[in-house]
Amino acid sequence: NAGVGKTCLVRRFTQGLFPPGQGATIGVDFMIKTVEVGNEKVKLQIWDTAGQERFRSITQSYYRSAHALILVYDISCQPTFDCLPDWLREIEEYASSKVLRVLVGNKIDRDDREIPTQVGEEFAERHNMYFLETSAKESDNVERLFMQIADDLMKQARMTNAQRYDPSHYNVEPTTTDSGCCSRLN
Ligand SMILES: Nc1nc2c(ncn2[C@@H]2O[C@H](COP(=O)(O)OP(=O)(O)OP(=O)(O)O)[C@@H](O)[C@H]2O)c(=O)[nH]1
Repeated sequence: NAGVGKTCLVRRFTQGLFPPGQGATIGVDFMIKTVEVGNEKVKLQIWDTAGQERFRSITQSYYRSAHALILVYDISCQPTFDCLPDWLREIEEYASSKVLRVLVGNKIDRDDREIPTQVGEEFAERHNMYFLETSAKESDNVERLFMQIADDLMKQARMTNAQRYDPSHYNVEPTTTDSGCCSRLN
C-alpha cells in the first residue's frame, strides 16, 4: 500500500540513507545495485512501484518480468496488512507463477505496532512466501532482505543452467529413421 515505506527500503539498500520527506512514488522508479554473491557480481535491478490505486495499470505491467516480488506492509497500520490478499490476487494475475515472493513487515522501529510478528509469519507461511520484518529508518534487516533474494535467485539460476547443460537431464530415446512423420515424408 501507499506509505508503507517501499521507497525508503530501496533507498536504504541502494544508497545507505533514509530520505527525509519522501514523496509518493509516481508510477514506477528503479534503482540498481551491484552486490557480490559467493564470488560472483550480481546486478540487482530493483523496481519501486507506486502504492496509490491511480497508478495500478502502470505498476501491473512491471510484475511479469520480475524474478522476485516483495510485498510490504506497515506493522503499525492494520489496513496495510488487510490489503495483502488483494495484492496477492494482483500478483497471481499479472506475475509469473514461479516468481520468488517475499513478505515484509516494515517500520519495526515504531512503538505503536498493530500486527504481531507471528501474524505476519503465519500469513507468509500460508501463502508460500519468505517473511522478514524491517526498519528502513534504523536499517534493520534491509541488507539481509535484498541479499537473501539475490542469493536465492543465484541458486535458482545455477540450477537452471545445470539442467540446461547436463546431458543426463535429457532422456534421449533411440529413434529409428522411419518412425517419425518427417522421415516418412522424406
Ligand atoms: N518510522 C518509520 N517510518 C518509515 C519507515 N520507512 C518509511 N517510513 C516513512 O513512511 C513514509 C512513506 O515512506 P515511502 O518510502 O515513501 O512509502 P512508499 O511505500 O514508497 O509509498 P508510495 O510511493 O506512495 O507507494 C515516509 O514518511 C517515511 O519517512 C520505517 O522503517 N520506519
